[in-house]
Amino acid sequence: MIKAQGLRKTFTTRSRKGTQTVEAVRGVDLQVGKGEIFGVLGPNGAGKTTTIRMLATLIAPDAGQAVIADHDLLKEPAAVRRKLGYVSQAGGVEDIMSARAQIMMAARIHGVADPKRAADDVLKRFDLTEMADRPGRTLSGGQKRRVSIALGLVHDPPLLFLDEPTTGLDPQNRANLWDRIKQLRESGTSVLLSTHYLDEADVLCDRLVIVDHGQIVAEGTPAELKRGVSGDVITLRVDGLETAAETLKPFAREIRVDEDVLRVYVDDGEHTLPALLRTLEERGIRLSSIALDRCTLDDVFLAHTGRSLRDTGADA
Ligand SMILES: Nc1ncnc2c1ncn2[C@@H]1O[C@H](COP(=O)(O)OP(=O)(O)OP(=O)(O)O)[C@@H](O)[C@H]1O
Repeated sequence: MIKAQGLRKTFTTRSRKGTQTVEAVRGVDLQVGKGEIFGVLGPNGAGKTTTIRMLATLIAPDAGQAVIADHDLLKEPAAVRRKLGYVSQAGGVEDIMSARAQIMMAARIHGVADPKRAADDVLKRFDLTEMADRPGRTLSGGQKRRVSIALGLVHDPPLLFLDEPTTGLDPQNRANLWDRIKQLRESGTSVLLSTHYLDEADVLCDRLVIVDHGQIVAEGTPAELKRGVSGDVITLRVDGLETAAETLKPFAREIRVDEDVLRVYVDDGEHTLPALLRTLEERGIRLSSIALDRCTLDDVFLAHTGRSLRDTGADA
């Protein structure tokens, strides 16, 4: 559905203080299959929105190329646009018009043959029929987000771009939206979504890329990415982090000192733990807490960037 190579975008802004240049996207390649939920995971400012906006024909790349739904992004932007739905971070739900009127207008703009019927269908699909005739401003955050997705889907595109679809929603509304996004996959729609939520990428995405500073640092299924780092992670708080790290080296594939905790990456946590505890005791290293976890996508991010996505303030 998407095959993109070498996408680049640099923004230059001029102000009284001088010229500022930001390399927002620095050579991104990605491939999204039909009926796949594909994620772009990264911290704030990583270049996720810029990547999506280039693929959605909203801004021109400085370099690179892409074929989307069998059309060339640069040579046939109008044909590409007909094949996609785009839901921005802001959502684009208008305050005064009703949800139904907004969706019917979007259907007309897309040249849908029967706008009323298309709006009714998508309203029903997103459980919005009851509030369809209320002005946009009276809808809750979760309802508004559903309307924004309905706006992107009313012309039944084979590809939907969702830019941070659940940011700002409470856990219940997020879970509800995840279910709806999964249903899109079942109906054959390909979805490319950006997110800074680790759990969202893990639960929802068939495959994903992790981006940082405009570049892809890792790519794969959530399981592949986690396997690539290591099986389990033992997180310890101890007195004397550096000494403990040195002592535990023989047990680990990798050890990281991350602020005030030690992360010990091991193949088999359950069997490593008893021997590791014995060693700490023998060396007189005082332990204040210990936890054994399966690897998360944050460990993957940490392994590739040296920072935790949580520390960037991106993840909730
Ligand atoms: N129109 C623009 N003019 C100047 N700089 C821009 C513009 N759009 C984006 N940038 C800069 O490009 C970088 C990437 O921004 P982008 O919005 O793509 O990141 P993001 O990963 O989507 O972040 P977030 O999660 O905060 O939305 C940032 O440093 C941003 O400030």
